[in-house]
Amino acid sequence: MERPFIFINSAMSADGKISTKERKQVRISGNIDFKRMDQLRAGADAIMVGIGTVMADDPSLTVKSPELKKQRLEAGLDENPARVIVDSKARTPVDADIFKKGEGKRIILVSESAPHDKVAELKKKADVIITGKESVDLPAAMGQLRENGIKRLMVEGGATLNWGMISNGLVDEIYTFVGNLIIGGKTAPTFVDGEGSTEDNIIKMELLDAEKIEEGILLKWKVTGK
Ligand SMILES: NC(=O)C1=CN([C@@H]2O[C@H](COP(=O)(O)OP(=O)(O)OC[C@H]3O[C@@H](n4cnc5c(N)ncnc54)[C@H](O)[C@@H]3O)[C@@H](O)[C@H]2O)C=CC1
Ligand SMILES: Nc1nc(O)c(N)c(N[C@@H]2O[C@H](COP(=O)(O)O)[C@@H](O)[C@H]2O)n1
Repeated sequence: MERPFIFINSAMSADGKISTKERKQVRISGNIDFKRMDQLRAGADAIMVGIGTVMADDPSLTVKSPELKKQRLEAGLDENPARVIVDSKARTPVDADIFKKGEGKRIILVSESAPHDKVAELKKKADVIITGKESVDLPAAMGQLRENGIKRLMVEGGATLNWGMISNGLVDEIYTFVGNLIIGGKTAPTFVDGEGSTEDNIIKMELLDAEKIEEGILLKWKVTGK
């Protein structure tokens, strides 16, 4: 099944953490990197996060720059790309910022095990795509997003979804901004958590670019496979 071009953009500390052990969002990127992230958002057809990120950060995932929003409107697009949540059990709060802020489509990916009454509530606010029995079948869901016209998908984490996407061979490129912070803590989320690889199953990448930005470094990777 055809799928979108998929890339992950993430900001991590020098020790690979993407938030604190309390799962509190940390400002890792500086202003220049946030602008770069905004440009990536504006150039995508959809932005996707896991339910863990929605519960922890309550992000809006909107395009912030008025100029970029104007350019999207002039191109005949919605002001914001579609916002997608991977949410097997339909736990997305109906008052999440993703619903309250900005124009544009919302898509919730749920599994067959999601409670029917909550799915019905979410359907009033978003398109709901059902795949997988207990948890979302990510390859099938990516195929359905492509069928819904999404050709370029930006994934913004978190750690568990990043593993799900990468381990299923669903990620083409990865952009990681490594900031000048050490967060520490063995339970603090890292860029990729989940089950992890075994020695013969490690995921390989090719370095496309490395650029110093303010006090950090932006690394661009192409995922080449196992
Ligand atoms: N610094 C950064 O760039 C970012 C940091 N974060 C941080 O990441 C943390 C959240 O990460 P996590 O707790 O790992 O949550 P997550 O955002 O990765 O969501 C994980 C959830 O996605 C759902 N899911 C459904 N089907 C799945 C599948 N097939 N594979 C994988 N996941 C599936 C599961 O319910 C799972 O618990 C927060 O602390 C947040 O602040 C999040 C995004 C960006
Ligand atoms: N690129 C980047 N740098 C950081 O330092 C960050 N903390 C994040 N966090 C991501 O941005 C989301 C919030 O987006 P809104 O401002 O609500 O639109 C947050 O959930 C993380 O995905 N990213």
